[in-house]
Amino acid sequence: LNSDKLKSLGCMKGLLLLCHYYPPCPQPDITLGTSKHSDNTFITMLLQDQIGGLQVLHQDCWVDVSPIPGALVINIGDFLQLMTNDKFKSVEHRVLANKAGPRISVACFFSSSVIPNSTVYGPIKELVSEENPPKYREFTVPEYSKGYIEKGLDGTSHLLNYKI
Ligand SMILES: O=C(O)CCC(=O)C(=O)O
Ligand SMILES: [Fe+2]
Repeated sequence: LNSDKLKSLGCMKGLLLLCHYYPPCPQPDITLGTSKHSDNTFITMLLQDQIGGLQVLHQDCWVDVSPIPGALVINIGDFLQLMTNDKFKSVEHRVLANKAGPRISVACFFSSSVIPNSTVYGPIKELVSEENPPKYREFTVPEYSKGYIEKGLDGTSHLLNYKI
């Protein structure tokens, strides 16, 4: 692929910034800060404070993403998984609740869903072939965003709606 391919497809156009405040939780053993999901973005950049609680699902096990001062967490989102025809995989993650104190995180979502347009997206043509046929159907951003919002964070993957 040309190095500007994803940019030329408009993947970097929309940027949504979400600040999360998780209050201290009296019963963290029966509570979650954020339930299991993968982001519907292209890429997510996340800054978390020192409290911890972010976990990623790796080989069916939850693994702590321990805070490192000054470090950003970069997550691949569903949109990039779909466009790369599963070459890059989005990561399922969640945030545990904690008693220790409030937790703050800032997520930057690169997502064209914030700039609705009529462009048709799907697996990038150069990445599919007869041996590696498209695994996903084409879609428009408004359709994709609407489906994600309607589904909610129910623990299932939004990508299933686009599987061929
Ligand atoms: O608070 C965090 O560390 C993660 C938040 C998150 O997963 C999200 O906003 O999609
Ligand atoms: Fe997330």
